[in-house]
Amino acid sequence: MSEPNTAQPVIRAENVYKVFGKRPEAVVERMKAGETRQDVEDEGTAAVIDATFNVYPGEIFVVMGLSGSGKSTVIRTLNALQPATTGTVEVLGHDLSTLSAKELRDLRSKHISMVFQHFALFPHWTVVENAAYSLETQGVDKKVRYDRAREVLAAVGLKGWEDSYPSELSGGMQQRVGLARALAADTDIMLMDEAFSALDPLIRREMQDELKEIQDQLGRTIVFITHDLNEAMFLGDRIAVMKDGKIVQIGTPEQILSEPADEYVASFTADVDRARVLTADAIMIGEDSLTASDREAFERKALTVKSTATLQDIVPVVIEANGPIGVESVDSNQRIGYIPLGVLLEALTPQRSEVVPDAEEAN
Ligand SMILES: Nc1ncnc2c1ncn2[C@@H]1O[C@H](COP(=O)(O)OP(=O)(O)OP(=O)(O)O)[C@@H](O)[C@H]1O
Repeated sequence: MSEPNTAQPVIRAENVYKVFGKRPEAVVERMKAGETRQDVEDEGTAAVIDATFNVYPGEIFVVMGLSGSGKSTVIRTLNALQPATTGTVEVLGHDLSTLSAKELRDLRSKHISMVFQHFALFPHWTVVENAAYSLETQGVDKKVRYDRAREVLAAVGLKGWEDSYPSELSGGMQQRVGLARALAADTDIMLMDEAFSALDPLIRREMQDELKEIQDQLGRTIVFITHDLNEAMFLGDRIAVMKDGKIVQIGTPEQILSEPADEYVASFTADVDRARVLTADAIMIGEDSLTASDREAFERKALTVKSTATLQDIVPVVIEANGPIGVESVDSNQRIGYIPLGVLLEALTPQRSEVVPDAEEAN
């Protein structure tokens, strides 16, 4: 999904503020009256300031920002681990502020699972017991939960390790068990807070690939927090960029790359691995603009990629074609555009982004 869709959002956050301190509501009032985060410091820390966003079914919505920008606090308002000071958070149509403690517990256990940076496994339980834990808390029958746990362990690459203990596993493998536990719970929503940040770069990339694959099959709704823009770009259907408690831009990876809302966002994008982010449909030239000689070249070679292929997948095809290649729509073999070599090279080259002066406008 690259554009916000028209389905009912799974999560709806509207004008959410979260303030820590002595007089949180008073702080919100002062900020609404125009005072800044620094002005109100005497009465509290405004961790999240006026956040509004929707998360739609089946999307990976990434919240990205530097340390202290408010990412963890935002995610904790979504399951009311830290309820919003003011504003509305709705999950699956339920306004969290109206739920009783029991209703909130039920909503969490049936519909929301969490994966953290350092996932706490039970050291004296085997891998399969750890992975099945979330189902135990849901009261699922033992055979069913172990079968389910084995299934998800295989999906995260831990087949054969079911009867091992966490201490026998590397850090990356332990994190996979954490992911398996969240997947086994079969909740509609997964909240992932810096879930891969403690992993070595190679393992981290592997986990990102696996999460994408699993997500393609399972279609969960995922809110994923990271301070790493490359990770955000690779995983996110849409990304919310946070700075000092505010969301400064929400957009698809391609929108963030090509139309950064302000200098702050632009400063991140220079280091992005564009080959892993940009896709064929973002760079192709529409079928209508095909020249006669290009058309002839296609008809001879007919090398094509799908519109969702990333630049890193496209490069070898262009090299093999030694000329322009076609782009097909995802669902049919219909050709919708083409990519000449020059266009591909230009897309691979980082450009200094133009700065849009008013960040607030773009939100
Ligand atoms: N329980 C709390 N009490 C007081 N202040 C808090 C609390 N939790 C967070 N804060 C403050 O709120 C702000 C946002 O913190 P938050 O942890 O949400 O940021 P973050 O982007 O997730 O950062 P990190 O990546 O370092 O976790 C920070 O200034 C932080 O010090």
